[in-house]
Amino acid sequence: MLAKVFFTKFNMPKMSKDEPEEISGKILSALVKIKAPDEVYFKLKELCEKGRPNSEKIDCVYKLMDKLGVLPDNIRHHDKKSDMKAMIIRQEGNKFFKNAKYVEAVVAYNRSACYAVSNEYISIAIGNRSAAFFEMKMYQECIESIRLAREYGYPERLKGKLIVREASCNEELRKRPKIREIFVPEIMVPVKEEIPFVARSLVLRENMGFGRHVVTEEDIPAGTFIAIEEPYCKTLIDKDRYKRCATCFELVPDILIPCEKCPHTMFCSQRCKDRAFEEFHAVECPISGTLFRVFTHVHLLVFRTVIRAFLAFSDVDTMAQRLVEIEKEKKNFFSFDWTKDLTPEERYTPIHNMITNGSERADFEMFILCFHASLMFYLLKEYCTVFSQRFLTTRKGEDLLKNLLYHHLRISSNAYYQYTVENFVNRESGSVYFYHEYAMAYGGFYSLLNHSCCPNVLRVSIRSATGIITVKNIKAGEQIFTCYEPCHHAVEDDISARRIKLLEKYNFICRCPLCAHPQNFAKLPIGIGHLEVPVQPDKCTFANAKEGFNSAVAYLRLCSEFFGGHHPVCDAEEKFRVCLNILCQNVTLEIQQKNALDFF
Ligand SMILES: C[S@@+](CC[C@H](N)C(=O)[O-])C[C@H]1O[C@@H](n2cnc3c(N)ncnc32)[C@H](O)[C@@H]1O
Repeated sequence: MLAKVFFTKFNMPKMSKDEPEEISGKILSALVKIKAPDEVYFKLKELCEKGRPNSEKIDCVYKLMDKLGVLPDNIRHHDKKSDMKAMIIRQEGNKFFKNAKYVEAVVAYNRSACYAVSNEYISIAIGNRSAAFFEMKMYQECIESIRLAREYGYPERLKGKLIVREASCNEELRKRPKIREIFVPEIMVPVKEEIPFVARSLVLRENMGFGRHVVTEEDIPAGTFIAIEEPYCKTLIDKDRYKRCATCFELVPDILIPCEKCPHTMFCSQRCKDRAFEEFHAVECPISGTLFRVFTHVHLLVFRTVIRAFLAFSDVDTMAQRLVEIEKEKKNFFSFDWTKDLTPEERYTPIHNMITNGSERADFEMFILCFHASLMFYLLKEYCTVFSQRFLTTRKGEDLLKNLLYHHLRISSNAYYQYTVENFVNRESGSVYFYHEYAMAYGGFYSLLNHSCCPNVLRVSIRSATGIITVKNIKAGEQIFTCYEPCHHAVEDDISARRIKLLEKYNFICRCPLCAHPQNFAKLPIGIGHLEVPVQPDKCTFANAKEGFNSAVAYLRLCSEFFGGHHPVCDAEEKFRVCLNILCQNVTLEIQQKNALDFF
């Protein structure tokens, strides 16, 4: 009976509409179906009451899964490169090409290059990629692909095609009227001496109600970048892995080169490839495809963060000792001088000390944590020899890994998405924007910002970095608030729905103006959202990016003054965010293609 209650609570929230169908969900369903025994529940409860380490709880859950034989075979199966598979995928690409689905064709050709074993097959896939770019009128990208195809030894018998295509590209490029301007965000107020990527006026405070939080000591007007942070750890999302570099996340499908070992990872340069192998890929490479299949986006980030944590210390003993000290010292992002060459351990410290949500309970939530931790442990132990031979040769190393996986799973709600503008539709009552998520990240600074349903800053993704820009005029002494949920949640969810979500996911009760006084917001003037902005998402014009930005900001400040600075994200702010993304050219390949087509 207990087990039934225990397992029927299973209702894993999906982080995103595009979350891969994860195997762990299926394993859990299998456990529910066979009515997994009460003994795990009681065992976990007992371990909790005795204050036993999390590694023991993880062992307990793992033993159960092993005993019940619920681990699916495909967790043990890891994709390999094969010219045959590369050819089949290339043919899929050709079909897309014939049907004028060029973005899909580019992705398929990149996948084909990734699966290929021989240089000839890689070069043919990349040569085909150049044809897709040509049709997309992305001539520079076409030329880059032609260059790479040649580098991989494009077959002599086909070379004529490339020569003709390249000449046509050069011809078309000569006709181009002007180079497009891209807006480069920068912090427009004085910055901190020791943290040159954060505004000087921002300070860290701590109290009972808010925990740690960030306050400004000076007025900041709407439309000001107050921080541009490079995340500590980030992972690319499955659907973008054949479009973006796995290290820097640049959307450069025209210059991507495959990892020599696995068929799932691409890089924009040798430098990014070397960095990836140094920071995470040497460990992940043997199971990269499995990781995408088994885990959610957040879990992928947890997995990589733990790998990076281990690589930050010289050995298991030092690490175990330092982690205890790090937890005691409670250093955070503001404790460090970021102009110095910080050690990997120092860079990791603010991430390790991110807030933990929820309390220690022997309930379903804990079972889920143990379950994911044990899957991660199993993969690292069984298949990642680079990792296991260095760190998992003793019981101490294994337990440290289990405990750290558990710790990071518990703090994983600090993760956030990097996104790009995908599309927008005009509705009579306003515009609806769609964002395309391409990565998950942790940032030491961003993880100190609290939530409000009436946020005064928005997060903007700038390739691999995260920009934080004010969208309201903020007065000295006020706290900086971001919105953890999609910004329209204030409109779509009523107060009780918001309260449940925030409580379940982040363990706090929101007391922002909208939650505290919802009646004050019953009559938001609708028209304010429809002021015209100088940059329209559908046109994607950015002839003068700086000017575009300035007019968008002027418009935003008008809104902020009109509302008085404490209102939910309105359409105007959302439009501003879209403008900003377009000005920074943070748009999908589909929009870039459209833009290239509109160019003439
Ligand atoms: C990303 S962290 C923010 C920094 C956090 N306050 C700290 O001390 O590290 C998220 C956590 O902060 C707390 N929090 C966020 N917004 C809050 C709010 N408006 N009121 C109270 N607590 C909040 C919750 O515990 C939440 O899980």
